[in-house]
Amino acid sequence: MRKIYVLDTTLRDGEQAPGVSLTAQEKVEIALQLEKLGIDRIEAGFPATSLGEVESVQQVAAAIKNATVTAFGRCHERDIDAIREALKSAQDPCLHLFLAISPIHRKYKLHMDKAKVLETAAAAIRYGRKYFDRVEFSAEDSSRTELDFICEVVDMAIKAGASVVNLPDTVGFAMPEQYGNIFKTVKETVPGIEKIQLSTHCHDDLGMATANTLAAVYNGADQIEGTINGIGERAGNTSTEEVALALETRGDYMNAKTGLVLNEIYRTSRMVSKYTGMAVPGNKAIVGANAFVHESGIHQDGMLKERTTYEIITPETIGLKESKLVLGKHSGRHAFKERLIDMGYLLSEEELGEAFAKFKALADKKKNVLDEDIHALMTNKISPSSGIYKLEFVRVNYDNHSAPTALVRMVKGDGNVLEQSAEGNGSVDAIYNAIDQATGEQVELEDYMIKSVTHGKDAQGEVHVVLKQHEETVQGRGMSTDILEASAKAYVDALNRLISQKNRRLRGNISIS
Ligand SMILES: CC(=O)SCCNC(=O)CCNC(=O)[C@H](O)C(C)(C)COP(=O)(O)OP(=O)(O)OC[C@H]1O[C@@H](n2cnc3c(N)ncnc32)[C@H](O)[C@@H]1OP(=O)(O)O
Ligand SMILES: CC(C)C(=O)C(=O)O
Ligand SMILES: [Mg+2]
Repeated sequence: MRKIYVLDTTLRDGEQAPGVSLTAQEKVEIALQLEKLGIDRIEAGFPATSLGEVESVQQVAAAIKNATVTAFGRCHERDIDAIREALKSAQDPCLHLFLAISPIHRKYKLHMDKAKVLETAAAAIRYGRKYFDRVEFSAEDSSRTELDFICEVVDMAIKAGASVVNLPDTVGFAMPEQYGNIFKTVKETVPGIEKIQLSTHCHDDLGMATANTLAAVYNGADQIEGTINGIGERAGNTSTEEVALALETRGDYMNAKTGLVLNEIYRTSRMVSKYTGMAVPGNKAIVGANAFVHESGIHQDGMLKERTTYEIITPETIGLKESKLVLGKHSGRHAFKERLIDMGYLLSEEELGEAFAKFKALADKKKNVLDEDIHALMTNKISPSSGIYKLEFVRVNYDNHSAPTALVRMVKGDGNVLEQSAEGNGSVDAIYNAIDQATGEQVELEDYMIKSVTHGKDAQGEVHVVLKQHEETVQGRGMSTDILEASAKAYVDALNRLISQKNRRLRGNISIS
């Protein structure tokens, strides 16, 4: 497998997204998270922008120990000097310079002919090499440039001392086949190409940033450039996470992979969204809120039978806990039945048919059908047993000379009645021992809290417990005017949640809500 290097430019091109401006502290926190994610090269900013930007890049450079830190600038000595200042404490610095090379940019923006472009870039790379071992040169707007001139530019950059040459699709204009062909041609024709790494940097103006990036990788690019959540100038950049997951999922096809720590992706995405103020669209690939949520009956049925029917990536891969099946208008009988079991309703086929018809009628009127709606639906007609166990009664024998004993009676979702008595070190302990013996569950009581939620002699007490079983931790709550009853209710509530979670795990981390 070919290793593909990742330069993440969330802190530079990502920050160019309209309305985004990161403080130095925010840049440092994001950079540290990018380092955890295994990014090879973190682009920290464009120091010539302002003194504040120099300061931010300096702080990122000082904080990062396990990645290269790059900073970006024009082919001007003053931009390079600002970058020198900004990267002076970086452990592994890289200078990143750019100059546009396309006919449009040459004529209208730079007022330079081809010779002047080559000369300006070469002089800047040489100047940069006096201070940096590694220089990346980006030939801005490559995808709208004559192919033979791209090759001349790459040749110039190699001779001037660049170690990475980037051929950006600056305005998201390229078609995958055309963009791939640029890399293929450069690889095949430029002498000394093996001395440098070729890089790809795409924008999403036509929604093809990831496709174009992959086309470049397929045709020999060694490095991809992207941003988290795909943020950036105009329609944004290639999403770093999309490329990493595409290569991971279709490694068979591409024979190339990044070294990213994939289960840090979700955390990184949410941190970037929080600090930039840019919400992640629900349908965004990989990190959108709906990326692992299944709504329609046929899909939910497939998921319950075998999740690979409708999931090509598991949520765990990117650091999420579980897939979700949401109940709504498009849900089918299988998912509805599973949710009922989770909630403790065991119905006959006839009852299920009746409940399902009501559920569909409700879903026609309501976007999402919540647990409360299902409870309400069930309590109307079919006698429910809320939760998996329902506490019927608790009796405690207590005197200050002998160990207290408790008798509990519970009804299971399937209607079975369980009755058990046990001793304990105190009244609550006796109740919990009786419940453990009745259910056969082996749990540890991690925490127990009691508080009064109303005033007076008949105050309502609320008990909060935390139970642990193996690596699973659950919380439960119970309220009553009697603290022993509240304690028993909280314990049963926590047990029901634990059993629900176990059921869910048995189905392969798919939760239905
Ligand atoms: C594709 C990209 O993402 S490019 C990066 C975009 N990022 C930024 O622009 C960072 C923020 N920018 C800024 O703060 C400012 O634009 C600065 C400080 C960089 C420059 O500001 P100013 O000196 O006022 O120039 P201004 O931005 O108005 O114009 C850009 C100038 O740089 C020139 N220029 C553009 N690219 C390059 C380059 N790669 N190398 C040399 N000169 C360049 C332009 O032709 C123009 O020159 P002119 O004044 O001779 O016409
Ligand atoms: C890498 C630089 C030049 C860039 O951001 C672009 O071309 O989009
Ligand atoms: Mg860009």
